[in-house]
Amino acid sequence: MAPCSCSEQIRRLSQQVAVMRKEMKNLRQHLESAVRAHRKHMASLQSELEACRQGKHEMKKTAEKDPQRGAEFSLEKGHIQTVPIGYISSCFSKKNGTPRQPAVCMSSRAALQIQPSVFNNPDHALAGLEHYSHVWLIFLFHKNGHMSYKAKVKPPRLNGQKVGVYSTRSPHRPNAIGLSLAKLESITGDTLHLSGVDLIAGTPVLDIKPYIPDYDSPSAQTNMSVQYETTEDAGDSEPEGLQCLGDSSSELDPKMRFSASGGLSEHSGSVFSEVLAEVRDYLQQGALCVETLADRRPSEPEPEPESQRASRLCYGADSYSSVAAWIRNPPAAELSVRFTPTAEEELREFQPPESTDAGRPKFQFLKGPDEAAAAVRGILSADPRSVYRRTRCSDRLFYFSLDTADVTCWFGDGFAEVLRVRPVQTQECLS
Ligand SMILES: C[S@@+](CC[C@H](N)C(=O)[O-])C[C@H]1O[C@@H](n2cnc3c(N)ncnc32)[C@H](O)[C@@H]1O
Repeated sequence: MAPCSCSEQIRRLSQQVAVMRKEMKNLRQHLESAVRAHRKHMASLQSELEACRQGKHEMKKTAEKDPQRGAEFSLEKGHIQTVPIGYISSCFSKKNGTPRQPAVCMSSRAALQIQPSVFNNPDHALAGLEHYSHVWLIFLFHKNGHMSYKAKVKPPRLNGQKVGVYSTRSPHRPNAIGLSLAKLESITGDTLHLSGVDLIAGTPVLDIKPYIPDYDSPSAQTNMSVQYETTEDAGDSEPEGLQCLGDSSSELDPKMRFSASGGLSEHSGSVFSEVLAEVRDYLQQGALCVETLADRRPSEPEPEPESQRASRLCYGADSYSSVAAWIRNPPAAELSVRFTPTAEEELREFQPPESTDAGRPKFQFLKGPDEAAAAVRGILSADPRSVYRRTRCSDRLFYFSLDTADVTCWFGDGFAEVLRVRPVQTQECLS
């Protein structure tokens, strides 16, 4: 019996050894492939690092040799170093109570002085701007408090509903850049005097551009593109100032050219008059089909469901652009605004900036109590409270500062009432 059990044991052991060998082989293969993958990964990291070093070195070398080219290199990579061209001085010292858009409060005022560190002669940079009535201001939301942002936001006018950040003018966005259209009241030397602003004092401005309705308004763009002229010998080259409307224009007639400046030329053939008439008819029909606000309001008995309201497009005064319906018909209602007799008296005490009456409070920007009253009405009628404050807070008092006045008010159903208008305690915020 004993020899038999011994050979059995040997057989079992050799079986186990075979299994272990197989496992070892698998393990080795596995390890080898892991090492290969790891090496490959290391090699790609190495080359990335090398490329990075090379790029940086290249950038440094280029920047040292040619600062202009160095800057270009950065621009191409999407890195720009922004330098504020100036800082806003404004009648709003805090975010609270600052209009949500310039149109909310046309009487708000501000000034912008161009930094002497940007231009040796800052006033030279403004030459010619006096011919424009409005300017675009591109600025940083420097008082956002935190740099976080979300893909969906709740604009106050939408009463808690969410929309994509890029369909709003929310300050909380990647690259906290704002854009406001302001009225250019005047320019004195290196300083722009503005009205209709929604910016707080100290806002860093990155750029100014003139507002040019011919470029910035879609209705003008459409008008420009339907004006065309014909030339007998237009040739291949595009005459200066003429623009083609993309590929579709070539389908009509090679001699037909769309003009940015002129109407129909003397040489227009009847075929072009017909086309023009057709285009006009088409546009007119479009304009008639499009529902304007004026058309819609009286015949709209029922408020629309929220879901439809948010998605339906709404056309305004011009029929060439469209905006989300909530912009013009927000679910958050406009409020009526009133002053208590005391608040009205207190406001009347304020003097215009040029006043020499030392015994009474004086505005720094606003032209007087009437302009201030108009600003307060604009700000409050748009309900400046956050949705949280509006819906969750039992405290109905609201404070904000406007120029050199501290304003206290309270909100009731459908109205805001101004209770107090006192001179601000500190002036340091209004820089
Ligand atoms: C809704 S944003 C619109 C700004 C601009 N018109 C735009 O469309 O980009 C306006 C609000 O931004 C806030 N605000 C103004 N200046 C700011 C600044 N420098 N930093 C952070 N928030 C600011 C104010 O509370 C104001 O009501």
